[in-house]
Amino acid sequence: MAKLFHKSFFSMNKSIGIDLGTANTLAYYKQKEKIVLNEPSVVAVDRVTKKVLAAGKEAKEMLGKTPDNIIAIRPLKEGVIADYDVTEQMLNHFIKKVFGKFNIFLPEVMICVPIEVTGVEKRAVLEATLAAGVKRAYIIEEARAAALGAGIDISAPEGSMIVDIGGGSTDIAVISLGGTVVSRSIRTAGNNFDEDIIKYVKKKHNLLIGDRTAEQIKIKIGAALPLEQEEVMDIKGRDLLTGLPKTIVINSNEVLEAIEDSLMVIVNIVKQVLEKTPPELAADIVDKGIVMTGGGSMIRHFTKLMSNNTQLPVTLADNPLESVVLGAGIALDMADVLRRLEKAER
Ligand SMILES: Nc1ncnc2c1ncn2[C@@H]1O[C@H](COP(=O)(O)OP(=O)(O)OP(=O)(O)O)[C@@H](O)[C@H]1O
Repeated sequence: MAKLFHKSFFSMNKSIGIDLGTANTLAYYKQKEKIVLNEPSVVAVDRVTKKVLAAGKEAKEMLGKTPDNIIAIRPLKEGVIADYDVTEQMLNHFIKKVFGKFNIFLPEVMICVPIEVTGVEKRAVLEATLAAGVKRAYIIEEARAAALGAGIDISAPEGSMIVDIGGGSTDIAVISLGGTVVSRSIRTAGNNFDEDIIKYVKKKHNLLIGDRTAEQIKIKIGAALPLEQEEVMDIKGRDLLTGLPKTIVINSNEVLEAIEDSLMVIVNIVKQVLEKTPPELAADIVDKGIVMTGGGSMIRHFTKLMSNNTQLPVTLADNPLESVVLGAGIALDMADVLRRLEKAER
């Protein structure tokens, strides 16, 4: 009996790490030791009643295809909350999905934000999380979470550099002894490559394509350096001259030409962070190299482009799309040791 009580008592403890991303929201359930949610950060809302009709995958399917009375919204832009109410409802929907609708024991949550968000933006994330039905919420910067999730010992007395390229923001940090020593966050990341492709195809081929097509092009034939063997892809869109649907062929060199400037914006910011890094820590980075993570870093040969431009070894984390959420999960156990964690509770 005592044993039973013991077990059920501890099963009351529920804690999750959440990567509330511009593109995707992931949740890691600490007690189950696994990622239990991985859904696009999209919500479908009834235009009249403002009721949330669907969130995640189901809502993403509706993007660009909804009838007039339904709008599909991405409530985060460039890594921060753009629509507070919808973000809260989306989090509420996801938290219910993880814990069930009748959840008496409210969970504890570690949630991530980009490095340079303002105090107001951080507060908005904390409040939206609490309002979504949690007992206590902590905030950790994405870069520190990404480093933890990529297996870096961030409490070590040595410098590590992490470059986390998400959908809406890129966070670059040099971390030592658990704290961030030098950092930058910019709002150029994976989704900018999609926008670049849309603009390029419009200008060069007079073809209007949607966000999803642009993302598919980037993932399928995108590369940060010219490919040895050029790749091609058929793409469909609307011809701007005739107004009719049309298919064209695009090649990997054109995609590189389209995204090149945005890739170099990120590379140059990494160089600026390196220039500001104290010499002792810079020496560590020369030995250990830079770790890249986040979906935006998965473009082929991006690590090579970074390495060519910084003259440093650069590696891609094992699970680039999951590092942040895994790190948030690890950070739940380190809430007392990690410096500068903001928290809010009911
Ligand atoms: N195989 C791939 N190749 C290139 N880009 C990819 C690939 N897979 C995903 N992406 C891109 O990665 C981005 C999403 O990455 P991620 O899920 O790490 O970001 P996020 O956490 O949602 O965003 P943020 O951290 O900025 O809020 C999107 O732009 C997506 O198109």
